[in-house]
Amino acid sequence: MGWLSLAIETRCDLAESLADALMDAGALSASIEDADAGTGAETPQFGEPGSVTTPGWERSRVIALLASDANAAAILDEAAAAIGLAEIPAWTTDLVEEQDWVRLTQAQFEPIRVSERLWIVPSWHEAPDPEAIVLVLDPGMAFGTGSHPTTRLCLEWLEREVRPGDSLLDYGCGSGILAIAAARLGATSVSGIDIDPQALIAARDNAEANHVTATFIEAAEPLTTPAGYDIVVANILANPLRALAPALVGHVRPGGHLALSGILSEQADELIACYAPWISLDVADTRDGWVCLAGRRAD
Ligand SMILES: C[S@@+](CC[C@H](N)C(=O)[O-])C[C@H]1O[C@@H](n2cnc3c(N)ncnc32)[C@H](O)[C@@H]1O
Repeated sequence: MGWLSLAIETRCDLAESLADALMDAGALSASIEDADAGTGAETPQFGEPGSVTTPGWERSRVIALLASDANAAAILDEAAAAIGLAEIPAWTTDLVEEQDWVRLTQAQFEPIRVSERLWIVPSWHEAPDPEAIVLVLDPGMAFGTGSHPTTRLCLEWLEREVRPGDSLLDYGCGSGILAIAAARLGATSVSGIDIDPQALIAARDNAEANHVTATFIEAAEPLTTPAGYDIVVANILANPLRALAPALVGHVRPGGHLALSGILSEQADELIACYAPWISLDVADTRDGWVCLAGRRAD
């Protein structure tokens, strides 16, 4: 007995609502992946600045798992109507053997070694090294499973900079990966902020799965740390980082550190200039055309 796998290519900003609508229409599960994965056409890009969901690719593929005797066309019709799609997007189906499906899905997500000590490990994998600091994170809907270069840049920076007892704010927390990593690296007071309620749910779940105490709140809610944080890290995009500059700097305590990611190399100088009235930022590291900027606020 197997399943039917229904694959639909769609715009990134529609993928999440289509996945939800497919579940409502009877799919057993729905996941989102890079539509260009494996074609050699992957580009390390986010969605449009300001978009609520910002996966690290240009077009998404929604994969829904259906009962083997399900009517895929009817389920897709119902889902498309529910989210107001004028046209049914192109779709394909495949019969999937029960055991193969599980193995194939899980095999796509191997543990990622971020640095000497830090690993990101899906929950179905063994910890690769007993000495490692393991972040247990499953691929899900919220951005931040560690495979994107901007996340990696932040994780590497955190591993160098977090000191035991630090307080940290992860602005644009997505899955909460940076906040959780900071806590595992010794930070004791850890908060995350996001505009996406789904990200906050994922972040709270991930913190629990990693036995980490962290507070995740919506961007509109007030923070209760008037003295500022030892570290503020924000992996968003150049445009929001520009708009958020005074707020982000305001959350760093005097003498504390700020790290920004989600910035293309050619945007670095402009961002450095934008933050210059408050804090002197430098390029801390680069990866695949992305930079991490970091600096210390004056005492
Ligand atoms: C690129 S993801 C980063 C996720 C995670 N911190 C990481 O490093 O992998 C950016 C996150 O910022 C959030 N975001 C975008 N604009 C924001 C804003 N103005 N305030 C708070 N969060 C924002 C998005 O919802 C998204 O979850």
